[in-house]
Amino acid sequence: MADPGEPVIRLQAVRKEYANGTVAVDSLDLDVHEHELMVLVGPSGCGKSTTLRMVNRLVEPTSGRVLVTGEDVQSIDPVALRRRIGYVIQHVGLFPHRTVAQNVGTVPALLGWDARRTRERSAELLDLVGLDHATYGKRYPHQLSGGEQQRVGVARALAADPPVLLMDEPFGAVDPAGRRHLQAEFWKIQRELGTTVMLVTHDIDEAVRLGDRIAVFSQGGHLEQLADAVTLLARPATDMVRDFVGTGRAVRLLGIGELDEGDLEPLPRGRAEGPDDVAPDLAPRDALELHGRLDDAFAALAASGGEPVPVLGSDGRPVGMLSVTGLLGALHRITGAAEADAA
Ligand SMILES: Nc1ncnc2c1ncn2[C@@H]1O[C@H](COP(=O)(O)OP(=O)(O)OP(=O)(O)O)[C@@H](O)[C@H]1O
Repeated sequence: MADPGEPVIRLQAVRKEYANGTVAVDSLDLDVHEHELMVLVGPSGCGKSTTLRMVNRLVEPTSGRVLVTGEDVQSIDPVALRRRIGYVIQHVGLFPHRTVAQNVGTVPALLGWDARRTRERSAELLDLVGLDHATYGKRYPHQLSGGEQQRVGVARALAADPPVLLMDEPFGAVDPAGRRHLQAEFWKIQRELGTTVMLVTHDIDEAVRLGDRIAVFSQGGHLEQLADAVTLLARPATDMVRDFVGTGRAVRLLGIGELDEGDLEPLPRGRAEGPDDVAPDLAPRDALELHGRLDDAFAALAASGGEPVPVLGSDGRPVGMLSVTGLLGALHRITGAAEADAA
Protein backbone atom coordinates (compact mmCIF):
# COMPACT_ATOMS: atom_id res chain seq x y z
CA MET A 1 0.00 0.00 0.00
CA ALA A 2 0.99 3.59 -0.51
CA ASP A 3 2.14 5.66 2.43
CA PRO A 4 -0.46 8.21 3.43
CA GLY A 5 -0.09 11.26 1.23
CA GLU A 6 1.95 9.42 -1.36
CA PRO A 7 0.40 9.63 -4.83
CA VAL A 8 -1.28 6.44 -6.04
CA ILE A 9 -0.05 7.05 -9.59
CA ARG A 10 3.14 8.98 -10.20
CA LEU A 11 4.67 9.71 -13.59
CA GLN A 12 8.23 11.04 -13.40
CA ALA A 13 9.86 12.64 -16.45
CA VAL A 14 8.08 10.15 -18.67
CA ARG A 15 8.78 10.07 -22.39
CA LYS A 16 7.34 7.81 -25.07
CA GLU A 17 8.79 7.74 -28.51
CA TYR A 18 7.19 5.15 -30.78
CA ALA A 19 9.29 3.08 -33.19
CA ASN A 20 8.31 5.35 -36.10
CA GLY A 21 9.85 8.35 -34.33
CA THR A 22 6.56 9.89 -33.09
CA VAL A 23 7.11 11.49 -29.70
CA ALA A 24 3.71 10.94 -28.08
CA VAL A 25 4.68 12.11 -24.58
CA ASP A 26 7.69 14.07 -23.43
CA SER A 27 9.02 15.06 -19.96
CA LEU A 28 5.69 14.42 -18.29
CA ASP A 29 5.38 14.69 -14.50
CA LEU A 30 1.96 13.90 -13.11
CA ASP A 31 0.65 12.69 -9.73
CA VAL A 32 -2.78 11.24 -9.04
CA HIS A 33 -3.68 11.17 -5.36
CA GLU A 34 -5.65 8.58 -3.45
CA HIS A 35 -9.42 8.75 -4.14
CA GLU A 36 -8.83 11.36 -6.81
CA LEU A 37 -10.58 11.38 -10.17
CA MET A 38 -8.01 12.80 -12.58
CA VAL A 39 -9.12 13.57 -16.11
CA LEU A 40 -6.71 13.83 -19.03
CA VAL A 41 -8.21 15.93 -21.78
CA GLY A 42 -6.92 17.38 -25.03
CA PRO A 43 -7.23 17.24 -28.80
CA SER A 44 -6.88 14.03 -30.78
CA GLY A 45 -3.38 12.62 -30.89
CA CYS A 46 -1.98 14.64 -27.99
CA GLY A 47 -0.82 11.56 -26.09
CA LYS A 48 -3.62 10.96 -23.58
CA SER A 49 -4.10 7.25 -24.31
CA THR A 50 -0.37 6.68 -24.46
CA THR A 51 -0.04 8.23 -20.99
CA LEU A 52 -2.84 6.09 -19.58
CA ARG A 53 -1.49 2.90 -21.13
CA MET A 54 1.94 3.44 -19.63
CA VAL A 55 0.36 3.04 -16.19
CA ASN A 56 -0.71 -0.56 -16.80
CA ARG A 57 2.22 -1.32 -19.12
CA LEU A 58 0.23 -1.72 -22.30
CA VAL A 59 2.80 0.82 -23.50
CA GLU A 60 6.34 0.93 -22.13
CA PRO A 61 7.92 4.36 -21.64
CA THR A 62 11.10 5.14 -23.55
CA SER A 63 12.45 6.84 -20.42
CA GLY A 64 11.26 8.08 -17.05
CA ARG A 65 9.43 6.17 -14.34
CA VAL A 66 5.86 5.19 -13.61
CA LEU A 67 5.02 4.35 -10.00
CA VAL A 68 1.80 2.80 -8.73
CA THR A 69 1.36 2.96 -4.96
CA GLY A 70 5.04 3.70 -4.72
CA GLU A 71 6.20 0.71 -6.77
CA ASP A 72 7.93 1.09 -10.12
CA VAL A 73 5.62 -0.70 -12.58
CA GLN A 74 8.70 -2.01 -14.40
CA SER A 75 9.27 -4.27 -11.43
CA ILE A 76 5.74 -5.71 -11.48
CA ASP A 77 4.69 -8.54 -13.77
CA PRO A 78 2.32 -6.95 -16.36
CA VAL A 79 -0.39 -9.58 -15.88
CA ALA A 80 -0.36 -9.19 -12.10
CA LEU A 81 -0.32 -5.41 -12.53
CA ARG A 82 -3.40 -5.47 -14.77
CA ARG A 83 -5.32 -7.55 -12.27
CA ARG A 84 -4.67 -4.84 -9.71
CA ILE A 85 -5.67 -2.02 -12.01
CA GLY A 86 -9.11 -1.82 -13.60
CA TYR A 87 -9.22 -0.78 -17.25
CA VAL A 88 -12.22 0.42 -19.22
CA ILE A 89 -12.07 1.27 -22.91
CA GLN A 90 -14.58 2.74 -25.32
CA HIS A 91 -15.28 -0.50 -27.12
CA VAL A 92 -15.72 -2.48 -24.00
CA GLY A 93 -14.47 -5.78 -25.32
CA LEU A 94 -16.93 -7.96 -23.41
CA PHE A 95 -16.53 -11.69 -23.95
CA PRO A 96 -19.34 -12.52 -26.42
CA HIS A 97 -19.90 -16.12 -25.35
CA ARG A 98 -20.09 -15.37 -21.63
CA THR A 99 -23.12 -13.99 -19.87
CA VAL A 100 -23.15 -10.49 -18.47
CA ALA A 101 -22.75 -11.86 -14.92
CA GLN A 102 -19.78 -14.00 -16.01
CA ASN A 103 -18.23 -11.01 -17.75
CA VAL A 104 -18.48 -8.90 -14.61
CA GLY A 105 -17.04 -11.77 -12.55
CA THR A 106 -13.98 -12.19 -14.79
CA VAL A 107 -11.34 -10.64 -12.55
CA PRO A 108 -12.71 -11.96 -9.23
CA ALA A 109 -12.68 -15.45 -10.77
CA LEU A 110 -9.09 -14.95 -11.96
CA LEU A 111 -8.17 -13.80 -8.47
CA GLY A 112 -9.52 -17.08 -7.13
CA TRP A 113 -12.65 -15.83 -5.37
CA ASP A 114 -15.10 -18.66 -4.75
CA ALA A 115 -18.08 -18.97 -7.10
CA ARG A 116 -20.63 -17.68 -4.63
CA ARG A 117 -18.70 -14.57 -3.67
CA THR A 118 -18.03 -13.85 -7.34
CA ARG A 119 -21.73 -14.24 -8.18
CA GLU A 120 -22.77 -11.96 -5.35
CA ARG A 121 -20.23 -9.32 -6.29
CA SER A 122 -21.38 -9.47 -9.93
CA ALA A 123 -24.99 -8.95 -8.93
CA GLU A 124 -24.09 -6.08 -6.62
CA LEU A 125 -22.04 -4.27 -9.28
CA LEU A 126 -24.68 -4.69 -11.98
CA ASP A 127 -27.27 -3.15 -9.69
CA LEU A 128 -24.83 -0.35 -8.86
CA VAL A 129 -24.42 0.66 -12.52
CA GLY A 130 -28.19 0.59 -12.96
CA LEU A 131 -28.69 -2.82 -14.57
CA ASP A 132 -31.03 -5.09 -12.62
CA HIS A 133 -28.91 -8.22 -12.12
CA ALA A 134 -31.87 -10.61 -12.28
CA THR A 135 -32.82 -9.25 -15.70
CA TYR A 136 -29.43 -8.58 -17.23
CA GLY A 137 -27.10 -11.07 -15.56
CA LYS A 138 -28.21 -14.02 -17.70
CA ARG A 139 -28.09 -12.17 -21.01
CA TYR A 140 -25.25 -12.21 -23.50
CA PRO A 141 -23.53 -9.00 -24.63
CA HIS A 142 -25.20 -8.98 -28.07
CA GLN A 143 -28.57 -8.80 -26.30
CA LEU A 144 -27.65 -5.39 -24.81
CA SER A 145 -27.60 -1.88 -26.26
CA GLY A 146 -24.25 -0.11 -26.68
CA GLY A 147 -24.89 1.98 -23.58
CA GLU A 148 -25.84 -1.08 -21.52
CA GLN A 149 -22.68 -2.84 -22.69
CA GLN A 150 -20.68 0.16 -21.57
CA ARG A 151 -22.27 -0.07 -18.11
CA VAL A 152 -21.27 -3.74 -17.98
CA GLY A 153 -17.73 -2.66 -18.91
CA VAL A 154 -17.68 -0.25 -15.96
CA ALA A 155 -19.13 -2.91 -13.62
CA ARG A 156 -16.55 -5.43 -14.78
CA ALA A 157 -13.71 -3.01 -14.16
CA LEU A 158 -14.98 -2.27 -10.64
CA ALA A 159 -15.84 -5.86 -9.71
CA ALA A 160 -12.61 -6.74 -7.94
CA ASP A 161 -12.69 -3.32 -6.24
CA PRO A 162 -9.38 -2.26 -7.77
CA PRO A 163 -7.74 0.63 -5.93
CA VAL A 164 -6.86 2.13 -9.30
CA LEU A 165 -9.01 2.42 -12.38
CA LEU A 166 -7.90 3.55 -15.84
CA MET A 167 -10.64 4.65 -18.22
CA ASP A 168 -10.16 5.54 -21.89
CA GLU A 169 -13.21 7.32 -23.36
CA PRO A 170 -15.38 5.05 -21.18
CA PHE A 171 -18.69 6.67 -22.11
CA GLY A 172 -17.84 7.35 -25.75
CA ALA A 173 -20.29 4.84 -27.19
CA VAL A 174 -23.30 6.23 -25.34
CA ASP A 175 -25.68 8.84 -26.78
CA PRO A 176 -25.44 12.33 -25.19
CA ALA A 177 -28.39 11.96 -22.79
CA GLY A 178 -27.36 8.46 -21.67
CA ARG A 179 -23.79 9.65 -21.35
CA ARG A 180 -24.71 12.40 -18.90
CA HIS A 181 -26.68 9.94 -16.85
CA LEU A 182 -23.90 7.38 -16.83
CA GLN A 183 -21.35 10.05 -15.92
CA ALA A 184 -23.46 11.09 -12.94
CA GLU A 185 -23.88 7.49 -11.81
CA PHE A 186 -20.22 6.72 -12.25
CA TRP A 187 -19.29 9.84 -10.30
CA LYS A 188 -21.44 8.70 -7.36
CA ILE A 189 -19.98 5.17 -7.44
CA GLN A 190 -16.44 6.56 -7.56
CA ARG A 191 -17.15 8.75 -4.51
CA GLU A 192 -18.65 5.78 -2.67
CA LEU A 193 -15.88 3.30 -3.44
CA GLY A 194 -13.07 5.86 -3.22
CA THR A 195 -11.40 4.42 -6.31
CA THR A 196 -8.45 6.39 -7.66
CA VAL A 197 -9.24 7.07 -11.30
CA MET A 198 -7.35 8.29 -14.34
CA LEU A 199 -9.84 8.99 -17.12
CA VAL A 200 -9.12 10.03 -20.70
CA THR A 201 -11.58 12.05 -22.75
CA HIS A 202 -11.52 14.62 -25.54
CA ASP A 203 -14.78 16.09 -24.23
CA ILE A 204 -14.20 19.18 -22.09
CA ASP A 205 -17.74 18.99 -20.69
CA GLU A 206 -17.11 15.46 -19.44
CA ALA A 207 -13.79 16.62 -18.00
CA VAL A 208 -15.23 19.50 -15.97
CA ARG A 209 -18.21 17.47 -14.84
CA LEU A 210 -16.16 14.55 -13.50
CA GLY A 211 -12.64 15.66 -12.72
CA ASP A 212 -11.36 16.59 -9.28
CA ARG A 213 -8.43 17.85 -11.28
CA ILE A 214 -8.06 18.10 -15.01
CA ALA A 215 -4.84 17.79 -16.97
CA VAL A 216 -5.07 19.57 -20.32
CA PHE A 217 -2.63 18.13 -22.85
CA SER A 218 -1.41 19.58 -26.12
CA GLN A 219 0.44 17.74 -28.88
CA GLY A 220 3.39 15.69 -27.75
CA GLY A 221 1.89 14.96 -24.34
CA HIS A 222 2.73 18.45 -23.17
CA LEU A 223 0.89 19.43 -19.99
CA GLU A 224 -0.66 22.87 -20.58
CA GLN A 225 -2.54 23.17 -17.30
CA LEU A 226 -3.39 21.04 -14.30
CA ALA A 227 -6.23 22.46 -12.24
CA ASP A 228 -9.68 21.92 -10.80
CA ALA A 229 -12.63 22.57 -13.11
CA VAL A 230 -13.51 26.03 -11.87
CA THR A 231 -9.92 27.28 -12.11
CA LEU A 232 -9.56 25.81 -15.58
CA LEU A 233 -12.70 27.54 -16.84
CA ALA A 234 -12.22 30.77 -14.95
CA ARG A 235 -8.52 31.14 -15.50
CA PRO A 236 -7.12 29.23 -18.46
CA ALA A 237 -3.33 29.27 -18.11
CA THR A 238 -2.42 29.40 -21.80
CA ASP A 239 -3.95 30.41 -25.14
CA MET A 240 -4.19 26.74 -26.04
CA VAL A 241 -6.31 26.01 -22.94
CA ARG A 242 -8.43 29.12 -23.57
CA ASP A 243 -9.16 27.94 -27.12
CA PHE A 244 -9.76 24.39 -25.99
CA VAL A 245 -12.27 25.25 -23.24
CA GLY A 246 -13.90 27.52 -25.81
CA THR A 247 -16.39 30.33 -25.79
CA GLY A 248 -18.83 28.37 -23.65
CA ARG A 249 -16.76 28.90 -20.52
CA ALA A 250 -19.39 30.92 -18.65
CA VAL A 251 -22.08 28.36 -19.48
CA ARG A 252 -19.83 25.53 -18.31
CA LEU A 253 -19.16 27.38 -15.07
CA LEU A 254 -22.93 27.49 -14.54
CA GLY A 255 -22.89 23.69 -14.77
CA ILE A 256 -20.39 23.26 -11.94
CA GLY A 257 -20.74 26.36 -9.74
CA GLU A 258 -22.98 26.37 -6.66
CA LEU A 259 -25.38 28.87 -5.22
CA ASP A 260 -24.14 30.57 -2.05
CA GLU A 261 -25.93 32.48 0.66
CA GLY A 262 -24.07 35.65 -0.35
CA ASP A 263 -25.62 35.53 -3.84
CA LEU A 264 -29.11 36.01 -2.45
CA GLU A 265 -31.28 38.99 -1.72
CA PRO A 266 -33.36 39.17 1.45
CA LEU A 267 -36.80 37.60 1.44
CA PRO A 268 -39.76 39.91 1.05
CA ARG A 269 -40.80 41.08 4.52
CA GLY A 270 -42.85 38.71 6.62
CA ARG A 271 -41.80 35.59 4.76
CA ALA A 272 -38.74 34.56 6.68
CA GLU A 273 -40.48 33.13 9.74
CA GLY A 274 -41.36 29.65 8.60
CA PRO A 275 -43.15 27.46 6.10
CA ASP A 276 -46.56 28.71 7.24
CA ASP A 277 -45.61 32.19 6.16
CA VAL A 278 -44.61 31.09 2.71
CA ALA A 279 -46.89 32.56 0.12
CA PRO A 280 -48.02 30.33 -2.79
CA ASP A 281 -45.42 31.90 -5.06
CA LEU A 282 -42.74 30.57 -2.70
CA ALA A 283 -43.98 26.98 -2.97
CA PRO A 284 -41.00 24.60 -2.78
CA ARG A 285 -41.59 23.18 -6.25
CA ASP A 286 -40.74 26.58 -7.71
CA ALA A 287 -37.85 27.17 -5.37
CA LEU A 288 -34.13 26.58 -5.67
CA GLU A 289 -31.92 24.97 -3.11
CA LEU A 290 -29.00 26.65 -1.45
CA HIS A 291 -25.76 25.04 -2.76
CA GLY A 292 -27.65 23.84 -5.83
CA ARG A 293 -26.06 24.10 -9.25
CA LEU A 294 -26.07 27.44 -10.99
CA ASP A 295 -27.45 25.95 -14.22
CA ASP A 296 -30.62 24.99 -12.31
CA ALA A 297 -30.73 28.55 -11.01
CA PHE A 298 -30.38 29.87 -14.55
CA ALA A 299 -33.20 27.60 -15.75
CA ALA A 300 -35.45 28.72 -12.89
CA LEU A 301 -34.81 32.39 -13.64
CA ALA A 302 -35.48 31.81 -17.32
CA ALA A 303 -38.77 30.09 -16.43
CA SER A 304 -39.79 32.92 -14.11
CA GLY A 305 -39.20 35.46 -16.86
CA GLY A 306 -36.37 37.00 -14.84
CA GLU A 307 -38.41 37.48 -11.66
CA PRO A 308 -36.43 36.62 -8.50
CA VAL A 309 -36.81 32.99 -7.42
CA PRO A 310 -36.97 31.83 -3.79
CA VAL A 311 -34.12 29.73 -2.42
CA LEU A 312 -34.60 27.16 0.34
CA GLY A 313 -32.10 26.11 2.96
CA SER A 314 -31.46 22.48 3.97
CA ASP A 315 -34.42 22.60 6.39
CA GLY A 316 -36.75 23.49 3.52
CA ARG A 317 -37.28 27.05 4.71
CA PRO A 318 -36.74 29.99 2.39
CA VAL A 319 -33.44 31.75 3.07
CA GLY A 320 -33.51 34.40 0.35
CA MET A 321 -34.31 35.30 -3.22
CA LEU A 322 -32.10 34.87 -6.27
CA SER A 323 -32.29 37.56 -8.93
CA VAL A 324 -30.61 37.71 -12.35
CA THR A 325 -28.08 40.12 -10.85
CA GLY A 326 -27.48 37.62 -8.02
CA LEU A 327 -26.77 34.86 -10.54
CA LEU A 328 -24.29 37.02 -12.44
CA GLY A 329 -22.75 37.89 -9.08
CA ALA A 330 -22.37 34.17 -8.35
CA LEU A 331 -20.47 33.71 -11.62
CA HIS A 332 -18.16 36.59 -10.74
CA ARG A 333 -17.73 35.17 -7.25
CA ILE A 334 -16.44 31.78 -8.45
CA THR A 335 -14.32 33.35 -11.17
CA GLY A 336 -12.84 35.78 -8.65
CA ALA A 337 -12.16 33.01 -6.13
CA ALA A 338 -10.30 31.01 -8.77
CA GLU A 339 -8.22 34.06 -9.66
CA ALA A 340 -7.44 34.77 -6.01
CA ASP A 341 -6.31 31.15 -5.54
CA ALA A 342 -4.07 31.39 -8.56
CA ALA A 343 -2.54 34.71 -7.49
N1 LIG B 1 1.69 2.31 -31.74
C1 LIG B 1 1.99 3.53 -32.21
N2 LIG B 1 2.99 3.69 -33.11
C2 LIG B 1 3.30 4.91 -33.57
N3 LIG B 1 2.68 6.04 -33.21
C3 LIG B 1 1.68 5.95 -32.34
C4 LIG B 1 1.26 4.68 -31.79
N4 LIG B 1 0.24 4.89 -30.95
C5 LIG B 1 0.02 6.22 -30.96
N5 LIG B 1 0.87 6.85 -31.78
C6 LIG B 1 0.95 8.29 -32.05
O1 LIG B 1 1.26 8.95 -30.82
C7 LIG B 1 0.53 10.16 -30.70
C8 LIG B 1 -0.32 10.13 -29.45
O2 LIG B 1 -1.31 9.13 -29.59
P1 LIG B 1 -2.39 8.82 -28.44
O3 LIG B 1 -3.23 7.70 -28.91
O4 LIG B 1 -1.69 8.68 -27.17
O5 LIG B 1 -3.21 10.19 -28.45
P2 LIG B 1 -4.64 10.53 -27.82
O6 LIG B 1 -4.48 11.87 -27.24
O7 LIG B 1 -5.10 9.45 -26.94
O8 LIG B 1 -5.52 10.60 -29.14
P3 LIG B 1 -7.11 10.27 -29.37
O9 LIG B 1 -7.88 11.27 -28.57
O10 LIG B 1 -7.23 10.50 -30.85
O11 LIG B 1 -7.29 8.86 -28.96
C9 LIG B 1 -0.26 10.31 -31.99
O12 LIG B 1 0.47 11.10 -32.88
C10 LIG B 1 -0.34 8.87 -32.50
O13 LIG B 1 -0.45 8.87 -33.91
